[in-house]
Amino acid sequence: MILAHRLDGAEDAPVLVLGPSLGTTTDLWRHEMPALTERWRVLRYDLPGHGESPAPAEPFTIEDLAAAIADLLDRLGIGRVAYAGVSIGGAVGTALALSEPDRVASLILCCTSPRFGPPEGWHERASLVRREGTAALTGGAAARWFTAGFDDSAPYVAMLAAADPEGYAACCDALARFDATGRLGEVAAPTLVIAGAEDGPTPPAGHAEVLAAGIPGAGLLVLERAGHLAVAERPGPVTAAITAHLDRTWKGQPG
Ligand SMILES: O=C(O)CC1=CCC(=O)O1
Repeated sequence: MILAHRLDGAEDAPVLVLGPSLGTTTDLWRHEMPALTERWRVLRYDLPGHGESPAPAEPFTIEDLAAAIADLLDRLGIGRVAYAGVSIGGAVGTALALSEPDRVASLILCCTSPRFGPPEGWHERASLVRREGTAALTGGAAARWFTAGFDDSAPYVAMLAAADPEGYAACCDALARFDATGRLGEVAAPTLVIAGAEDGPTPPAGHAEVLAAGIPGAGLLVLERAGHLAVAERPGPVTAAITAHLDRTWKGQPG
């Protein structure tokens, strides 16, 4: 599977991979980029059928997405990385940390989960989008992703509107199958879990709290006045938390 990617920052800087959420693109991280690229070579990727990535030719799992990231890193000649991901992008980070423990030196899981609720709901959403396109979801997206007062939802909803229906639906099917709950104790990377206190799709209780309790030594930061896309809604505190975690946990250059 080929995933489109963008690389920004100094070529000799250590690499930080940023993963997007369902329905969004590399641009989800735009507010964090100026600060993160000061010290990091930032690799952002698009999910299948999102942004610049081609629509998928066949079904895939979250573990397949993690393998695609590992292949991409191999092709680019990149060894150790830090990884931060939102929602499905966080699940990919968890899967990558499990499959490539020597590669993922530091992990940040934003508004994500080891299991995204009952599979039926995801399969129903996949069917809806295959039938009606992502237009069936755009009307409710701002309320699902942000707190009530947030007034800059339009660029993020536009990303969802532009997503390929099959790509979006295949990601839903992958989310339905994902369950890392029983393997959290195997995550070796030093991990920070960031949550939005008002996250509807993945409320801290039952999602971020499970991650933080299950991953050895993980820290948990719950941001007030933040919904599911806290990276868009509260970029200042998110950037500060990511930077502090990387400063604490990154040891040396990529190897
Ligand atoms: O759009 C949503 O429903 C929230 C979400 C769940 C997984 C993901 O990546 O986004």
